[in-house]
Amino acid sequence: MPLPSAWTSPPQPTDAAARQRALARQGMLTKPSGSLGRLETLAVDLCAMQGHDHPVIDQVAITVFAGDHGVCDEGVSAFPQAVTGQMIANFANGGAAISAMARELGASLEVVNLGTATPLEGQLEGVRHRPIAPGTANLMRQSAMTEDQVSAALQAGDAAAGRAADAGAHLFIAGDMGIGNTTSAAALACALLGEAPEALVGPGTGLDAEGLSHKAAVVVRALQRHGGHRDPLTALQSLGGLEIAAITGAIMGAAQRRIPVLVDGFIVSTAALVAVRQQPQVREWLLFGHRSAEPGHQRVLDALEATPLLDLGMRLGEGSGAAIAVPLLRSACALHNGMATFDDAGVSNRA
Ligand SMILES: O=C(O)c1ccc[n+]([C@@H]2O[C@H](COP(=O)([O-])O)[C@@H](O)[C@H]2O)c1
Ligand SMILES: Cc1cc2nc[nH]c2cc1C
Repeated sequence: MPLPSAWTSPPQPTDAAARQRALARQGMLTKPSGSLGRLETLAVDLCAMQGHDHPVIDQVAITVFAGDHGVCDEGVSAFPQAVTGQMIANFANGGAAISAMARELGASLEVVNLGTATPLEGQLEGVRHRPIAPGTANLMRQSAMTEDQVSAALQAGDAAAGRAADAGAHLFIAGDMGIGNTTSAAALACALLGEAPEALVGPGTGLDAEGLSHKAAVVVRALQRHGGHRDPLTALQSLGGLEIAAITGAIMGAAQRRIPVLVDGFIVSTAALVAVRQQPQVREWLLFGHRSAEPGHQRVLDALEATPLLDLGMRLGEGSGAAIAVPLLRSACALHNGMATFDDAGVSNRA
């Protein structure tokens, strides 16, 4: 299967003229310059990404990508692997955190199932089944994916970005669901950043200290086996996950289609790092929702030169930390579009 075009060619830059107009408008609104803090830069960034003077975040498209991880055989998660499939059913039944947030935001929510270790039962509404494999291979012992599997996962993500574009989405959020995926994300980030596993491995769903040191040892062995692959595609194939690769494809596909992306926690940020390492211009299309409590997230954010909007101690995944930040983006738009200028309001601007 070929790689998506967004993998091989860069996205367009954001609109520099719209950015300049937005900056000028921010300087004319009835407030001391800079007094709305990061809401000002958010509005300016959205104008540049959306290429016009009135940014909007009405239509939000959320896709949760799910897949299982062979490295669970090494006992790296506090939860059993069956939870991945069970949570897919919970998304379909509207009971997950991201389900509640999608309703709250009036956002669309779809789930892409890239392959679970346990068979799924029954009709699951809103779930697109694109099984590539019943989970990845155990990355501590072999390559997590074949070349064909990683391409197929990137394509599945790109297709989700295509659906978001067709639906007229103003913003794209990718979420992840995959027991064991903090091990995969940590190994992948270590390979790309040249960091030691102790710096990036964390408790995930809730490992204790003993579990944490075992998980770090698993990542050490995985990196010994696969080497410090700095090449994004090789690193993704050997250490990533089906859902992580799909998220990378979705982020790159959204940027290629000029849709702003609001990045979630540790796993989605690691997928974004792969995307930016492959096509650095993707970075211009990314906003960051929250800082995850998973300790490795900060290293990944540093590498992406990103300061997330929120820090609420969340570590759920599913896109939940991005969804929670959407009201801030909407506030930034309302202020930018709705405030009067000094001239309009007859308010004096400076002494
Ligand atoms: O997004 C995060 O920052 C995050 C941090 C810790 C855990 N998670 C979620 O928890 C699952 C992975 O945790 P684990 O311990 O099984 O590797 C997976 O479904 C993720 O969505 C997510
Ligand atoms: C219950 C549960 C829900 C999740 N959502 C994302 N990752 C998750 C992991 C677990 C264990």
